[in-house]
Amino acid sequence: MKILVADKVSPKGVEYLRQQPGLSVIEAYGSSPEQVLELVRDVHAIIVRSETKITAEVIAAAPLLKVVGRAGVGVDNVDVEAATDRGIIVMNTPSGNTIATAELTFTHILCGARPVPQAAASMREGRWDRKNFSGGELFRKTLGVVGLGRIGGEVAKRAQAFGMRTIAYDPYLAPSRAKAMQVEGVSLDELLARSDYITVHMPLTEATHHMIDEAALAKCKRGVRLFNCARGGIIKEAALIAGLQSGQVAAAGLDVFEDEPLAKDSPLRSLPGVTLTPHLGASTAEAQESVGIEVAEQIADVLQGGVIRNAVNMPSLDAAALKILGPYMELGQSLGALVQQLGPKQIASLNITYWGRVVDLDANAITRAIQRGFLRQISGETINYVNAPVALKRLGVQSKVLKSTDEVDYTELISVEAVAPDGSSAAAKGTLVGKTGKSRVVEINNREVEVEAVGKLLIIENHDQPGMIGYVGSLLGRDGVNIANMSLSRMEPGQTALMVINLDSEPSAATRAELKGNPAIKLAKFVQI
Ligand SMILES: NC(=O)c1ccc[n+]([C@@H]2O[C@H](COP(=O)([O-])OP(=O)(O)OC[C@H]3O[C@@H](n4cnc5c(N)ncnc54)[C@H](O)[C@@H]3O)[C@@H](O)[C@H]2O)c1
Ligand SMILES: O=C(O)[C@H](O)COP(=O)(O)O
Repeated sequence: MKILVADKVSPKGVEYLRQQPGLSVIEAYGSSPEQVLELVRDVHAIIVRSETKITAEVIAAAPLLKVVGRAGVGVDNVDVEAATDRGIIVMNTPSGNTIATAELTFTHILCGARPVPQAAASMREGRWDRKNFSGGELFRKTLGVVGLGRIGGEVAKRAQAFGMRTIAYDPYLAPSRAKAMQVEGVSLDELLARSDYITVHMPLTEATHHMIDEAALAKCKRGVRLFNCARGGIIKEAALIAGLQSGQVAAAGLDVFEDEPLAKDSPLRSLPGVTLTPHLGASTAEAQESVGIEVAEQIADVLQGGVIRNAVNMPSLDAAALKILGPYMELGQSLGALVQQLGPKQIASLNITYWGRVVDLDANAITRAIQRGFLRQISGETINYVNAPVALKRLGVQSKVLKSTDEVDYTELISVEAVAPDGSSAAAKGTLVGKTGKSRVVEINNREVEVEAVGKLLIIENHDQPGMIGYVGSLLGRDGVNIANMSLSRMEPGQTALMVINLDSEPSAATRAELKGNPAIKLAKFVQI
């Protein structure tokens, strides 16, 4: 299998891939978009940093592509939606460059307090100027961290060591996490009003784009100092330039820009009080070695059928998580496949409920396994854990997932229900049994059963009358179909009964037609799970 290394990563990572049996590597740095389209035609994996753009067009030109690996954090140069649609895993290496970027951010903060780059430049020019380069102290100043994730947290720690007060705005962070970092969680408006220094550390999203604009700057103290080593566009450049020109902003330190490379004539290049670096956050020997080796190992694992780590478009499962979740995923896939074959063809919603021990697990992977099982007959082999949720959405099917704390008869129970637009439905419940966690179907359409949730099943709803079991048994026998296990269920004698039979082989079309033609049989469905 072929791996394209499209941006320069650590040679140690490339060497690791070359040593893997069955994997070959092409290194092609600085290619034009047209060259990239050519290069990806027969590759199974692509490794990038932030330079090469993996657009929908590139993805469409790569029919064999299984995985895109980003040696770094931000995946905004990858069209994750287009990759997800095709079932392609997109993975990053989220923590390898955290320290490098936190340290660069802090370097910018220090340069925002003391004009070291400007003073150093004047020394190069042969001057000795002690008047124009005085600064301020970080001690007892307030640093506002917007986005208290990996990098934001490390920056806050360093600021505390300098005696700064640290406050943060991060709407997704549990207050206990901020408290553990001794950072005061505040609203964005409060952060803007109280901070002497503001540093942003979030991804660029619709919500964060131009988050620091003219209106936000107007809420800041006069002489605020701003830093962005996250993504260009979080701070609106036009507003920052105006703020620097008016004196509302005293200093700024930027590593990232709305358009990279930054235009040669950008006013940011010449404004005093501004320190710029050309997207160097992750550019340390240590960070590059770490992300280069990590991405190589992750890619090799995926291509060799191993665990998927750090995928941004599906839950990542390491070996330990897979050991726990694997049996539930198998059960979920079977229940999904069973309900799809049993129920209405067109459905409006797929409802999943978890009870018991399974409620405490990260159910995301189990949910995807159910969705994948459900779609297997509809979409075939192109469905995987990555694209199952979007494929369901595209079919107009709503996915509802509920974790219930109600008491049930089982230590763990999963229910899958497919509901048609007219309200008709099919449902199955399953659990795990024994030490090895074997999948069992314990309920079909609200009737208790007990069958193995694997292989070939014949599901029959019939009028509860004498001779039905014998009739079905001898019909299958005449067809040469062996019965492995049978489960019977009925509500009231003489009403409708349910037979679920594990078969060793598939009944012939003639046998199925005969079953369906029997007036005592309401439903006869052969299901493969
Ligand atoms: N300059 C560089 O070379 C460089 C290097 C590494 C990372 N980065 C960038 O730095 C940023 C942070 O990386 P990280 O590893 O710390 O990521 P992270 O995921 O650990 O942290 C991001 C934090 O932002 C928070 N957040 C998300 N939306 C928010 C919003 N609307 N308002 C406030 N907070 C919000 C999240 O809750 C999270 O805590 C990313 O954009 C990444 O691409 C840049
Ligand atoms: O998101 C990241 O990891 C940084 O922006 C680093 O980008 P780079 O790998 O191109 O230096």
